[in-house]
Amino acid sequence: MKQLKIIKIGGGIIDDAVSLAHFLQLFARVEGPRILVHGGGKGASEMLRALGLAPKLVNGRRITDAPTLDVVTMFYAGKTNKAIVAGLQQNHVNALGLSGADGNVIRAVKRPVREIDYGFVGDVKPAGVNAKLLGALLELGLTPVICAITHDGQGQLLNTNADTVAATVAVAMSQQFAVELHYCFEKNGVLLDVNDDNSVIDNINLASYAELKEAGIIADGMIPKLDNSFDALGQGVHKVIIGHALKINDSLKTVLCLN
Ligand SMILES: Nc1ncnc2c1ncn2[C@@H]1O[C@H](COP(=O)(O)OP(=O)(O)O)[C@@H](O)[C@H]1O
Ligand SMILES: CC(=O)N[C@@H](CCC(=O)OP(=O)(O)O)C(=O)O
Repeated sequence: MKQLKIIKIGGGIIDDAVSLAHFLQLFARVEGPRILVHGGGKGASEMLRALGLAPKLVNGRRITDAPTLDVVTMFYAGKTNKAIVAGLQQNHVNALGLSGADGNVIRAVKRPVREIDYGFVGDVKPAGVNAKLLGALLELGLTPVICAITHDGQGQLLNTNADTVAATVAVAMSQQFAVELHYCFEKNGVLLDVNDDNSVIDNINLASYAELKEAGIIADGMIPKLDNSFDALGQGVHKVIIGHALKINDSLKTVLCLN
């Protein structure tokens, strides 16, 4: 089976122009077919504040009312996605920027209202990913660059967590490829001490994840990231790696496995 790398970068790297430029240079050197998925949550919150809209996040998910959806669509699918595509073109990567609506790449379902009304937030499943189109684009030598905006097929755009987009695309592509999913951020990996970048945990399995979470060593945004990762491994993704965006070719990183 052919290899495919799905690499996700978050807001911490995207918002820093120097870091982003460096990351894109490194990404351009990654061999073989690859897909880039990006977030940008930090910058979106700044833009919302600048426009007089208060950002609201619950359990790491943004409450997305209609004005917020307009801003995040402009920010993720517009400014951020196009800046990344232009940066990759500069590095001789023929990148193609996509929201979930483009080519029906990711169809989502608006999150049902339970205790919390998340507004225009989309939940995604592997069956909603147009894996055939992504495979065909890779075959053409293009590098898809996917943002966190999805659609419901009824004309409604939706906002979806970028880690979840990456994991769902990874699972969907596992039918065609041996997929490695890389979560890249601004730390060296999952750390024993979140303030010590030298404390990388080399390997985490489901049992040690439960213990690390219980001990409070893994917290905040790392919990949904690891939940997404273990879900992806359980659904056919070969390998999940968590590491520093500016060290994607180094050995310093956390490798996740089920057992
Ligand atoms: N054990 C841990 N190791 C590394 N980061 C951790 C850990 N526990 C919590 N975190 C936090 O998780 C954050 C990463 O999640 P998140 O902010 O959602 O990243 P991104 O926006 O890149 O997707 C880190 O910046 C860190 O503050
Ligand atoms: C529904 C939801 O929470 N969407 C996210 C999408 C962006 C994202 O996930 O960005 P990072 O990867 O940089 O955190 C948000 O608007 O913050």
